[in-house]
Amino acid sequence: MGKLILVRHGKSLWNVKNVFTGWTDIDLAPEGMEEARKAGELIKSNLIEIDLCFSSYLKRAIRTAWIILETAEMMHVDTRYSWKLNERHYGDWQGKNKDEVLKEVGEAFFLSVRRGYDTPPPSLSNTDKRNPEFDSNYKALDTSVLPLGESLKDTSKRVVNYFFEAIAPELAKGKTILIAAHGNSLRALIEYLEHISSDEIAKVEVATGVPHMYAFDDKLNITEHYPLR
Ligand SMILES: O=C(O)[C@@H](CO)OP(=O)(O)O
Repeated sequence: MGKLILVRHGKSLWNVKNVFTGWTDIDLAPEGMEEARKAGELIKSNLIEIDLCFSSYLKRAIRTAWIILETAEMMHVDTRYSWKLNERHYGDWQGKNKDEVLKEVGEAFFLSVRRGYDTPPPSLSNTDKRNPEFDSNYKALDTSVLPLGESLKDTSKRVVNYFFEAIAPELAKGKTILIAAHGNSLRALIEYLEHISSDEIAKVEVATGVPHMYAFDDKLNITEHYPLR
């Protein structure tokens, strides 16, 4: 079985401004680019040879993957992109300041959406200009798969589905795989891989720009996992 390296994109311009981002295609902040460079240096100094890379469709994850591969001198590595690795769709909260939303909706609802498992944020209406249907990046997809707001459970379905569809078969070939994705899409994958309960996943936070290595036995049970240093 191969190895998996999970990395959350470096800080984005909206992470810095404390704004809900979700599927909004916001780029890395300068400090996020620096975090990605450091992640690439760690891959290089740990003598890791990446065979295959995956990223979401969002530029903060894509740029993180590119900077890592460039810094690690592995720009030739085949990189595959999927919307199924995108951040959780944050519905009508996208573009809103997190502290202001907290004040508006109260702590209980805020936390049940933000770190709970099956509570979605308020949905976008079909006609909202933030509906991914109006984003040409998703024009090849059937509109019925495009979310207007997701719970972590919804995100988990598409992320785990993609893991088995595209990533696990490559791990089975013994490849070392880098996945550059997002706080919540990675929490969904980590919940599945580490068998974390839907209650416990509320406490899991994924740091920006820290590559986390996973090794497996031949049944895809984790044998070790640790952040690269
Ligand atoms: O805004 C978002 O899309 C996510 C990740 O930055 O936010 P949170 O960590 O609050 O789920």
